Amino acid sequence: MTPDLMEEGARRAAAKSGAAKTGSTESGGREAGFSRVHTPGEVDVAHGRILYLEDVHVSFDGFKAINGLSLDIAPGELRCIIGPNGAGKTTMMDIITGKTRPNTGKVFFGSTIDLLRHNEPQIAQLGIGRKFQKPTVFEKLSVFENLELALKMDKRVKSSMLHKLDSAQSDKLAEMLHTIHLTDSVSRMAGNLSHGQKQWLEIGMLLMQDPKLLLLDEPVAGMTDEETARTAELFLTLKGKHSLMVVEHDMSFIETISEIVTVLCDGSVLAQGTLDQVQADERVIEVYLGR
Ligand SMILES: Nc1ncnc2c1ncn2[C@@H]1O[C@H](COP(=O)(O)OP(=O)(O)OP(=O)(O)O)[C@@H](O)[C@H]1O
Repeated sequence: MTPDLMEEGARRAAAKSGAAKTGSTESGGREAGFSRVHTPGEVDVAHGRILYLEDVHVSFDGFKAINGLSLDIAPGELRCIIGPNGAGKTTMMDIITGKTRPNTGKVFFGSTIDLLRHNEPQIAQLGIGRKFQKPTVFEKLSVFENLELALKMDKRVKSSMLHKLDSAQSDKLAEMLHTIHLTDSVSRMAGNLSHGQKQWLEIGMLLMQDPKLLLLDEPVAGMTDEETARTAELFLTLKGKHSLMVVEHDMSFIETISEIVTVLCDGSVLAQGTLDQVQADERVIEVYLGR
């Protein structure tokens, strides 16, 4: 199929699906990223969603940690997730990445990949990356070696650990160093980086594997104000190229990066909208923001 035909097909699908979805989804019928064209071998996002959760339930010994959770994310979207401690944010990420299996519900990557049929390594391979709160880099290796290793660990890239990077890979690595503000630290041992730099390095390592969806758990916790501001810049440059789900408690950071904010509470979506909208929501003020 030619690119023209594919584009035409995507436009038709957009028109058809756009008519059907009149704000009935959790995302309020957003069209963000909808014009992106689906190409063979890619996650099918023709319906405007890269991630789709419907009525998901998880109980731990009878305690309902996730309780009827439904939400969807558009391709290229940067979604912020906030909510009080114990709201189910980590458990939601565990479900998406295959670490925790829900009791019931649907979890789809694009419109065709049922994530509940895949295990953790397969889900990573499909293009869902996850960044835990604590940075995990190879402390005794240099910044360059960490990124190089991440590239070589990408099973989609045909290269062995001993293989030298080709020019495209070298360019990619140089570009990544620039993106994560570590060009000047390329030879430094990762263990000697600041906390914020370690976080950027780990994000860079994930990005080397071209994730389609990146889940980030409290990425700016423990960062200085300057590092937080740089991280916000970084995320804004990633938006559009990747889909991002960011769990954070730092409201000024959320304010800088957010488009749509989802508030989780007691295992389901309490509110969703712009930061202004959710901040004005009485229920959100009650359970999370305080009076
Ligand atoms: N493996 C488990 N066994 C029992 N209970 C669990 C388990 N994992 C999570 N929970 C409980 O489920 C609820 C949701 O936890 P979760 O860690 O997902 O919340 P959270 O929103 O990420 O909180 P925080 O902001 O504190 O990280 C909590 O009450 C937690 O104690």
